[in-house]
Amino acid sequence: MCTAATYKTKDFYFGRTLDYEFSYGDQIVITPRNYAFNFRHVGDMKNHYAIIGMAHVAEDYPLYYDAMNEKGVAMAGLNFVGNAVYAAIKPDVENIAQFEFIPWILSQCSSLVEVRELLERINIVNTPFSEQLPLAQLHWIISDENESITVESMSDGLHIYDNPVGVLTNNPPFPQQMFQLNNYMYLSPKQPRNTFCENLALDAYSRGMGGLGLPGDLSSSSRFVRVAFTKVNAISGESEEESVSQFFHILGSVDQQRGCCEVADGKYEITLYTSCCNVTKGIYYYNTYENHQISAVDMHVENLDSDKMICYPVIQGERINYQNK
Ligand SMILES: C[C@H](CCC(=O)NCCS(=O)(=O)O)[C@H]1CC[C@H]2[C@@H]3[C@H](O)C[C@@H]4C[C@H](O)CC[C@]4(C)[C@H]3C[C@H](O)[C@]12C
Repeated sequence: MCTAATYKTKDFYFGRTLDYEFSYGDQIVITPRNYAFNFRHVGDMKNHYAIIGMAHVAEDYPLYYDAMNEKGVAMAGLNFVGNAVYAAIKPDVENIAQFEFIPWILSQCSSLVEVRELLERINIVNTPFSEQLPLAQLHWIISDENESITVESMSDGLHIYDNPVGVLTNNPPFPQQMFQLNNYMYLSPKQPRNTFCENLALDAYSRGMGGLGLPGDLSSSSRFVRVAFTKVNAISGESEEESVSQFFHILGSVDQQRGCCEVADGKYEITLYTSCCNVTKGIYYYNTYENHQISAVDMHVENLDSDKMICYPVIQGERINYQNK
């Protein structure tokens, strides 16, 4: 399972948890402006906006899971197993392989307005990256500081939904996820009043009772409601430290601990990493299951006019700050 969310203070933040039972081998990857993308069906793109995100690198190609560009657009792919269906190649449209979708959008769009224009001509096709790395069944959240959308390629075509809550998890399809929020509209961060029966002396005997009923399990639909409730009510200061810290707390509401979600005999899904992009400033923050310290890579420190990918390893291993030795 995975969860993505957006958050706005002075700057705009976007990130995700990546939950799985194993890692494909990830790195923080910067694709500078002059790295040539060779799109399988639409040809070469020799220069483009610079991109930074988490990716698996294969054959000198950045297979991004989540990323942002230097213009303030960010996107993430999340599992959509059993529902994602990619199309066959068609004439007169832009045929983009599923694994090319993040580079295709982030290399040329500086806003969601431009993303929507590009999506009018796109056909997301079922060309796998390689035999070893077959198609991933995903759906996507794409955001800038003004709005978010969800993109789902299904058997009945490509769906583009406004995403007014700015969160995404996995199944079921997005309209059903949004609809179920109706069931929780009574939830509140405030203490509840007794509307049950005025003749009964009911008591708000504990803090937090306004959120009673918020689902606590790890299913995708429960995580959707929980992260939406947390995100829309989250309050923080505007500084970078306060905003980043708060962002990790928002996604912390759907963190997966080893042992609680068994996916096969003795195999457990865990939150492998959590990312937080400062989309305004081009800084990619992350922490991992094994390393709670927040690490960061700032794209603007690099030579963004280069033609070679720049990769940073994911830092693992807890770093405990002893105070007395
Ligand atoms: C497994 C990841 C999604 C995690 C997730 O959503 N888990 C939920 C589990 S469940 O549904 O709720 O059961 C996805 C997100 C991005 C994916 C990767 C990216 O799409 C990039 C390439 C794409 C290639 O086609 C396959 C390898 C791959 C390197 C993908 C491997 C894997 O499918 C990733 C890492």
